[in-house]
Amino acid sequence: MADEPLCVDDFEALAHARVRAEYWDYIAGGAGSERALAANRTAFERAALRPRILVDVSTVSTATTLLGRDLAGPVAIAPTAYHRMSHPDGELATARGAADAGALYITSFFSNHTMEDISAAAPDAPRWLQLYWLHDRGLFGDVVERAAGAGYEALVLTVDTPVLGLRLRDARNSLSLDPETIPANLTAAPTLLTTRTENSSAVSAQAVQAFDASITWDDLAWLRERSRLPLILKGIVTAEDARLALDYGVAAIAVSNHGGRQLDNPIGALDVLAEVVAAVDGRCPVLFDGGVRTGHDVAVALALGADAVLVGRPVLWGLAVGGAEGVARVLGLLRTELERVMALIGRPTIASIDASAVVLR
Ligand SMILES: Cc1cc2nc3c(=O)[nH]c(=O)nc-3n(C[C@H](O)[C@H](O)[C@H](O)COP(=O)(O)O)c2cc1C
Ligand SMILES: CCCCCCC(=O)C(=O)O
Repeated sequence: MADEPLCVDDFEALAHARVRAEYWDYIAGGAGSERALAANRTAFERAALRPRILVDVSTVSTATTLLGRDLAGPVAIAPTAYHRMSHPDGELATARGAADAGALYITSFFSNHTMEDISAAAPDAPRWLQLYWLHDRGLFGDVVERAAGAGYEALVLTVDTPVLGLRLRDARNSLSLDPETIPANLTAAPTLLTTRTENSSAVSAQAVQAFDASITWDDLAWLRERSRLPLILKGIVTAEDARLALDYGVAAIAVSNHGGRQLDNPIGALDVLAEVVAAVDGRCPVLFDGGVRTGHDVAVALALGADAVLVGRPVLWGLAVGGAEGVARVLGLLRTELERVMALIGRPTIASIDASAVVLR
């Protein structure tokens, strides 16, 4: 078939043709002049893998473990909101695709299906729940308390979004949300569910209504009182904050600039990975996201010290192109590409992809 996708970028072109233009801009876009979005990709251009030869790579294994959970590979699904923008089956399809691929799925708080329904779509699969801290503590606490019972194995608090980044594409489009894209976990608070605004983005309006920008490190205790699930902080990009996170007892750290959607910075997420890894010094797992599009990129991030990587937009491309099957195919492509790269660099296990496997130019 002429348009059979052979790599993740092939999925992008196919998905673009299927997703409504305003929704596509929301998914594809970054903050401001989109420098961080571009930098996330160009950072990978400066990283080269260093192949070792005459190593037995007749068997290559991508298997790994994260917070005690065995996973088929080190590629997990980053939390992304509103999956029904990409496919009518939304997060239910994503959950099934992730389960088929044996991948961890970090479900966004702003999902179009409830966290319980998403769990029920693939009950035994590994799943974490991402959180945004809401003004409405009652509603927020309720979601947090429901997570363990609904089968989520960890909580991922996103800490780079006290306010939403300036998304110019969405503002120019006056992005509005169809009723099927309302955040299903928040239906108890209809005032948070703006779907249309004049000359601005409805997503931005929802964020203004929903997010509590006053929270600080000490508020983490409140979260811990409501759930015993391990806590991961997503959106750490400095050594200082990595050390503080360890002081506050986090189970893992996710290095991320939110796919270039928050601060309009000219530095890529990969450029700060080594700084955070050095500060963490093996005391907790470090996850990484931002611009990962190939098995080569995965290997680079692992060599720079990440324990696993997350992919955001590529999963939405797979979802748009083929629902659950598309999600599984994107994840499967990344895994088989990684296997090939591991053979080519003479590192047959995830643990063997160490700092000697990469050089930054
Ligand atoms: C459409 C979209 C929605 C997102 N929604 C969320 C979200 O709800 N929560 C969150 O923590 N991060 C969210 N993110 C950021 C991703 O979790 C992740 O950090 C980013 O997409 C990684 O970059 P990549 O898309 O280049 O892989 C979103 C990203 C995109 C593209
Ligand atoms: C109040 C709705 C906000 C959803 C934000 C989703 C997100 O993180 C993004 O980058 O977009």
